[in-house]
Amino acid sequence: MATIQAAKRALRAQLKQRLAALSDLEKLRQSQAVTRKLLSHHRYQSAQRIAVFLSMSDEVQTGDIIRDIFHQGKLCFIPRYQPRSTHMDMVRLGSLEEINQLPVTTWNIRQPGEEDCREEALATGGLDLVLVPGLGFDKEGHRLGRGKGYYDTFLERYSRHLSEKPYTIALAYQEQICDSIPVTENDFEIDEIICAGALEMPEK
Ligand SMILES: Nc1nc2c(c(=O)[nH]1)N(C=O)[C@@H](CNc1ccc(C(=O)N[C@@H](CCC(=O)O)C(=O)O)cc1)CN2
Ligand SMILES: Nc1ncnc2c1ncn2[C@@H]1O[C@H](COP(=O)(O)OP(=O)(O)OP(=O)(O)O)[C@@H](O)[C@H]1O
Ligand SMILES: [Mg+2]
Repeated sequence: MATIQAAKRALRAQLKQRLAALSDLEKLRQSQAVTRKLLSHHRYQSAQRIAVFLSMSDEVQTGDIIRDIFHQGKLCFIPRYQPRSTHMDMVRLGSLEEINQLPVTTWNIRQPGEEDCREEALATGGLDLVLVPGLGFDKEGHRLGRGKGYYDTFLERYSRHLSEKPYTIALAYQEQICDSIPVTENDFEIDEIICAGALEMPEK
């Protein structure tokens, strides 16, 4: 167990370095390719309730995806995590314009404040699709996040409450695809990865 945590830590550091070396232009190019693939995906097209993250500078940029969600009249949910815990909710984002009004957390992520009363996806019918961030992914669907367990805990709670799992798609730069990711039994498996380049994932 301790060795898995150490291996995760080492891989996180390596992936952060690799991502820091990507130019803005390259990130834009890959983000556009990922967005295009996602928007033509049948899981996306049929989803009404979608959770998406507001991207940080080293993640696939989600702005155009969020714009499309509103254009298509789908419902948009975004993470609201509690610092110093593993708790995260997916709360309703009402419009594209709202994003710029959201406060920024100490980790420089926009999210509604604690006192801001919002519809929670888990309480109002769950999610058809969860778009998942992360630092690294492998072709088995294993994921390395930023090390706080927010998505693992959220998806675990989701299955406990709604007795099913939402479909999960990770959005990745090619540089985030690894040969293998060390995981524990707490780490959920992603159903699919969308990345700019070619990627073969075994059928689930
Ligand atoms: N865009 C986005 N939003 C998200 C996530 C994410 O991965 N991406 N999350 C997915 O979980 C949650 C936030 N989780 C996070 C966990 C760690 C760090 C982070 O920057 N950690 C510092 C180290 C901080 C420390 O150790 O105290 C770092 O990585 O340098 C950021 C977000 C919810 N919202
Ligand atoms: N299902 C769970 N229930 C409770 N705690 C969990 C669960 N999953 C993970 N954790 C806690 O979160 C910690 C960090 O987990 P892990 O290293 O897998 O983070 P991560 O998946 O990379 O992060 P994130 O999902 O926030 O991006 C674990 O050491 C564990 O304490
Ligand atoms: Mg994990």
